[in-house]
Amino acid sequence: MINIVIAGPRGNMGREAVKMVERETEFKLQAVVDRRNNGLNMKDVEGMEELDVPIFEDMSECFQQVACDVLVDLTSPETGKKHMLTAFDYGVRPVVGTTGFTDDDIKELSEIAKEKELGALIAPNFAIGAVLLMKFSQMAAKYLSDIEIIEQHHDRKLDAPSGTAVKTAQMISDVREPKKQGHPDEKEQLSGARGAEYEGMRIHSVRLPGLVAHQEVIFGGEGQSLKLRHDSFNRASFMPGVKLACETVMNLSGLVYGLDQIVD
Ligand SMILES: NC(=O)C1=CN([C@@H]2O[C@H](COP(=O)(O)OP(=O)(O)OC[C@H]3O[C@@H](n4cnc5c(N)ncnc54)[C@H](O)[C@@H]3O)[C@@H](O)[C@H]2O)C=CC1
Ligand SMILES: O=C(O)C1=N[C@H](C(=O)O)C[C@H](O)C1
Repeated sequence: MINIVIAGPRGNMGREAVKMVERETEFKLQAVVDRRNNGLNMKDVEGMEELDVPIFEDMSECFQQVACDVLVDLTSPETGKKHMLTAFDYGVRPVVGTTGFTDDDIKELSEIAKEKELGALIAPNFAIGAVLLMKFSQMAAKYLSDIEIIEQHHDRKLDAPSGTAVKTAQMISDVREPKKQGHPDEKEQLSGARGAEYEGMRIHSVRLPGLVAHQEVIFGGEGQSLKLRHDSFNRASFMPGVKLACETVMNLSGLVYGLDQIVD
């Protein structure tokens, strides 16, 4: 039995994660950490009446009072990092879907996890299809090195570009030399028209109501184009990956960044 605490239980992802953990017999949801309702039970919260799970606003207090093996964090970048540090202090293994971490954050958190010999996992995207899209993009980039990434999300999203787009660009840059794309003399008539730049690749972020999470990676070559695309139509699409991460983190020592490291 893996004892789990979920941070951000009223969010889009948190709600789905609560359902998944409740459904899986190998998991036990011990508590949730929320921004409000401290001391209440989820039974007392509208729409969550079937759950007998305590709510804490303070993560340290939560870990002092309930047994926890894995913290699932689905909040915001600043909060996610604080929660990870607290989890490390209590010997709890974090599984983090929250996006917006900087390279420095990941480096710092990796060092702490290594020093404490504690498993930790940060996954910018838990959807298996999106992980495959990243892997296929890395494969294609060896042969077609002119690349533009177009990510599309709902308009409640805080970070841009998405964690998935950044991770995709990082994975591609492992096999691709940095190079400037487009015309050497190109000029933006409107600032931002060519999108963000990552080692010469371009990343474009679309935010519209009605969207969930979508990404296209376009490769251009002489007389040809390759388009790889993934769509998450709902948040349930992320849950098999969250489940896999909770199982896997129990056997890790140190921090793994990206589900691509454990899906082969
Ligand atoms: N890795 C993945 O596959 C996915 C990652 N995400 C990421 O997960 C995060 C959450 O996304 P959504 O659920 O769509 O956002 P959301 O805004 O619906 O939910 C975030 C929740 O976190 C809560 N929260 C914020 N600060 C908190 C604190 N200090 N303590 C406890 N709870 C706190 C908020 O009250 C809110 O309920 C974002 O960073 C998003 O980019 C989203 C979808 C998939
Ligand atoms: O905020 C979201 O919704 C998502 N965030 C993650 C990201 O930034 O890549 C994963 C997925 O795209 C949904």
